[in-house]
Amino acid sequence: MNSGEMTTTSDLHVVDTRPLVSPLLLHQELPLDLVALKTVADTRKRIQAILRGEDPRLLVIVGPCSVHDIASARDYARQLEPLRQRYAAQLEVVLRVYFEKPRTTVGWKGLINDPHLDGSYDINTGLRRARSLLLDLAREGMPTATELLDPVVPQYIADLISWTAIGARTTESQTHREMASGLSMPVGYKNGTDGSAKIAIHAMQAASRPHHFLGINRQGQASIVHTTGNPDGHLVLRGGNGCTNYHPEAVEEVAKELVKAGLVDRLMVDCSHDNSKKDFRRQSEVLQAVATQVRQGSTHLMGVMLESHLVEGNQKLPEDLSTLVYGQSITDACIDIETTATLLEDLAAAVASVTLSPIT
Ligand SMILES: O=C[C@H](O)[C@H](O)COP(=O)(O)O
Ligand SMILES: C=C(OP(=O)(O)O)C(=O)O
Repeated sequence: MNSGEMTTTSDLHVVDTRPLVSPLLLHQELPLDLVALKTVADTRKRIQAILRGEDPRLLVIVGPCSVHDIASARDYARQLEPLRQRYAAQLEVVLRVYFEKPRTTVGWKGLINDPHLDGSYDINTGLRRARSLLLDLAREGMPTATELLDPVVPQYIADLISWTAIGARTTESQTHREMASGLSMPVGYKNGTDGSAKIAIHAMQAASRPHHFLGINRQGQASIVHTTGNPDGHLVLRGGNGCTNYHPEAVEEVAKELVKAGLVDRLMVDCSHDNSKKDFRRQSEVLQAVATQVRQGSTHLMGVMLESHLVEGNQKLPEDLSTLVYGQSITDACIDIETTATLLEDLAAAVASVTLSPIT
């Protein structure tokens, strides 16, 4: 455009804005009750104890790569519940309920962003469905974990979440570190997509401090947010740049870096992503390697992450939604619930072998 020319609408890159439901309204429609509060508060405390080495069990974040239909997420939770109970003496099993997907380039960005899977971006419905599912799960005693991506979203759902991830694509972002500094649950910071643990270490340092930044309040008004800092951060090793970082040498090396940075040298291994070289079947290999380290008495491992759904593999999001395979991921490929049950048994046995807690 030459100077002096008028700006026309075709020069503008925001074409529309629509009203957003306020956090307060959603909280009033779907209030946190005492039963749900107890699920969340107790689980957060147990995870803190695991992180601090006061509880010898392992934290397991397990569930679909993303939730795209509420019915199959509920079904998955129903099938996970008996496993959660069976291994409770060895494992703190928390359901992975991911509503926001960070994309390498473009793609479906999750249930909050596009709940009807059709490009209608009905974000108000997405937020409502997300809160409603989390509330039902918490009422049933099933604790949940998520990745928080859009810094506005915590106001709508964070009170129902027991553990949060900051993803590999956002761990280096100041905005996300500020957001994490105000979260009231333990937070796992993924290493970067290039495999760098440094950025996650920096994130843990930054997010443990107070911050002052722009956000929204419960009424949905633009606000200046002041936070205390979140002391319950830890590293999540997910591999990167085609390389894995779950083997004992990698864990040892990063544990030393954590100590040097004055941080707790306890970390989680994500069995998926680059650690599985993006082959869902390899999650079993990674988990077995973690179990071996546990049996050998490693004190650095505090948890694992598994991408798991009712049906193994994944599917492309089809144009005709009626052809979707029920219970199969539309983002990263997952192991199925049967394989998941076997892996949880193996991991629990490894923990039992060092803690002498029998599996009942
Ligand atoms: O776990 C999810 C994906 O690995 C992440 O969201 C990136 O997905 P994409 O590379 O398919 O965009
Ligand atoms: C996006 C995810 O992981 P990462 O940030 O490690 O790619 C995920 O766990 O869904």
